[in-house]
Amino acid sequence: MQFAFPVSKNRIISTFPKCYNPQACLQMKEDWNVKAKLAFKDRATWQQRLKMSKAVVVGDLNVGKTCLINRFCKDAFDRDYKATIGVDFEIERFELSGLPFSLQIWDTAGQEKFKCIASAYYRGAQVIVTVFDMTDILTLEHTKQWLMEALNENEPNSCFIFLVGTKRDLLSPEECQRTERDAVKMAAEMNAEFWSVSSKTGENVQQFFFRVAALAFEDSVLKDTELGYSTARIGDGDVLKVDKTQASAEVKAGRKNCC
Ligand SMILES: Nc1nc2c(ncn2[C@@H]2O[C@H](COP(=O)(O)OP(=O)(O)OP(=O)(O)O)[C@@H](O)[C@H]2O)c(=O)[nH]1
Ligand SMILES: [Mg+2]
Repeated sequence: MQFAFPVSKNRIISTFPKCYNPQACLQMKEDWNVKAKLAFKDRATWQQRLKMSKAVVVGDLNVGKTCLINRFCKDAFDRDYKATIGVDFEIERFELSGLPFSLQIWDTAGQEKFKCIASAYYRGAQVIVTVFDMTDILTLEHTKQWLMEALNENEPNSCFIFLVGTKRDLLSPEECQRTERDAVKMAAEMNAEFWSVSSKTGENVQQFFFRVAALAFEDSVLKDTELGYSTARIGDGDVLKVDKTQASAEVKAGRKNCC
């Protein structure tokens, strides 16, 4: 199928992506929602209404947020730490069940001094990804605070929440199991879905983002069908009009005006 924008072969999602751990899973189903499948059939409508959702990635400094995004979006990994200043973002294009979808992925700074810039971008998120470093248990404890701050800027019950542990390549299998047990408990408290990844090796990174894209896309489709395609809302094609150059300029201006 030809879309108005190009979708690379490795962004085509044809089957509903599974969760990582059934004990910390937002939705156990293995296929698209029946109503969503019916809506997918109305291809002409969906192709005119290209959908876009916003995901914000939060967590302590140095936990690996930027590396996680770079591994997925650029298939790259940088060993050296370069702190994110304020915010940055990427747009990823997918084809889901034959339909086009875009995901804005907002990378925020973990450093306290940049928080005032970063938190200005939490609003309108359909997905909140809270990240911790699996080698530093304190960063897991801090995820609750990060989540609260991101939720404060959004409507109640409007966001999918993910808890992602990074750097699993640095742990022995036993350490990994122990940390994952703690993370599953934390995920239950946060109503989050848990994933354990390595941006260095790439383990689980693509699967994680596919899952994010699928849940966000399906949710947008279902909400739109409930609304009878009428109201402009988050996840609506209108957001697609965001121009990356214009948005980058706004981000830079924000950096100057804050902190
Ligand atoms: N071994 C290993 N190192 C990682 C992994 N992910 C990130 N790192 C390293 O951890 C450090 C921090 O990574 P960043 O992605 O820059 O951290 P961040 O969360 O974006 O930090 P801030 O932008 O300051 O909030 C870097 O030195 C990375 O190379 C991973 O999966 N495995
Ligand atoms: Mg960063």
